[in-house]
Amino acid sequence: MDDQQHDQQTSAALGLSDDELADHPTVFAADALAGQVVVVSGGAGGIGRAIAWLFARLGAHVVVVGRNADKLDALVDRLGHRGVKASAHVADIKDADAVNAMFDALWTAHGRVDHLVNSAGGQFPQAAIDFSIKGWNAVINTNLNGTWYMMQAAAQRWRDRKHQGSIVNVVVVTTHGLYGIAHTIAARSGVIGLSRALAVEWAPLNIRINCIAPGAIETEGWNVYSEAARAAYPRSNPMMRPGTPWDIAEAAVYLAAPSGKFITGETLTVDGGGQHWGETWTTGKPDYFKGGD
Ligand SMILES: CCC/C=C/C(=O)SCCNC(=O)CCNC(=O)[C@H](O)C(C)(C)COP(=O)([O-])OP(=O)([O-])OC[C@H]1O[C@@H](n2cnc3c(N)ncnc32)[C@H](O)[C@@H]1OP(=O)([O-])[O-]
Ligand SMILES: NC(=O)C1=CN([C@@H]2O[C@H](COP(=O)(O)OP(=O)(O)OC[C@H]3O[C@@H](n4cnc5c(N)ncnc54)[C@H](OP(=O)(O)O)[C@@H]3O)[C@@H](O)[C@H]2O)C=CC1
Repeated sequence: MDDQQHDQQTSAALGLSDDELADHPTVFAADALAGQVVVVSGGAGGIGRAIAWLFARLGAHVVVVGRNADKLDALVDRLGHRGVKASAHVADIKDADAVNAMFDALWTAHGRVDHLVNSAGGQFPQAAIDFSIKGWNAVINTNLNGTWYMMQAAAQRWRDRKHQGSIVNVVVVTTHGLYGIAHTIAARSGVIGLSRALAVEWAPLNIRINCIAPGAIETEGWNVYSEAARAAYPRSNPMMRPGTPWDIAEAAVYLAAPSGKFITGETLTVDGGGQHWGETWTTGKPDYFKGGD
């Protein structure tokens, strides 16, 4: 099934299945990442799962990270059945001690870590004026603090071992066009700014840091939004369709692999042109903005 057909498919399941990810065509060479180790947080989520499949299919050992052992184990099982290398590690990225213990365990098990992809994240749609302190903190702790703990833990071990590394952070489009999730715009703007600063500070350590800002990418993560809000997402860009997790996976490999060796501190927007035209209201569009719609 090609992406166009997939976009037209009406199915209760959102995004790409493991069977589809196992066989999806890719532009990258089969052994492009042979012998490397990649850590993918949110690796059992919609986008993280596509990233895990692609890195593993290119020869890397993929460590998928999340809070739900069953989801991670099921994915590792499916990857293993296709003959690619993967393992699971349960950790909450908000817990800095757990994150540090995980990186120590991974270096002991594999003797190397080459790439970190931070795809763990999320938010809930709500008018900002009604955010509770707990809700605000949950989104900032997950997306900004959690991502930072992962980045720092990876980088300290690369520094100590004089090992090069690359980090790809999956964020959201923060410039304009995405409304009803101001807490995540704040957190992800922090990650983008942090990545620019670290690109300079960590260049002497041979560590590159880049971000990917996806537009509307159909995944199970969309279930947190109302059916009415979701129905509008395909019309949030001039291509008038959602992207697929594979679009993000190929962008992640492009930035992490040697194809990205002269790119650091950059944010690659993969949104079908949505940042130039279009808007996404995760809470539904208020009447005030409807004008002549
Ligand atoms: C195209 C469109 C763009 C799409 C972009 C995407 O990213 S796609 C998808 C990407 N994927 C996702 O977005 C994944 C889904 N998202 C999530 O899992 C959460 O949004 C999370 C990231 C905050 C979870 O962090 P966590 O596990 O640390 O937190 P927790 O669950 O324990 O909640 C803590 C507190 O937050 C508050 N609060 C939470 N929900 C709501 C709500 N609906 N309403 C109001 N408030 C809410 C509440 O105060 C709650 O405490 P309480 O009152 O329960 O004691
Ligand atoms: N899909 C889209 O349209 C867009 C997505 N994004 C961003 O891309 C990233 C991936 O999104 P997507 O795959 O669609 O969403 P999913 O909800 O499918 O995946 C998110 C994953 O993050 C994991 N996760 C969440 N919190 C934590 C935590 N504290 N510690 C460890 N793991 C955690 C979840 O696993 P578990 O709950 O088991 O721990 C889940 O597998 C997110 O940051 C999202 O906000 C950005 C723009 C658009």
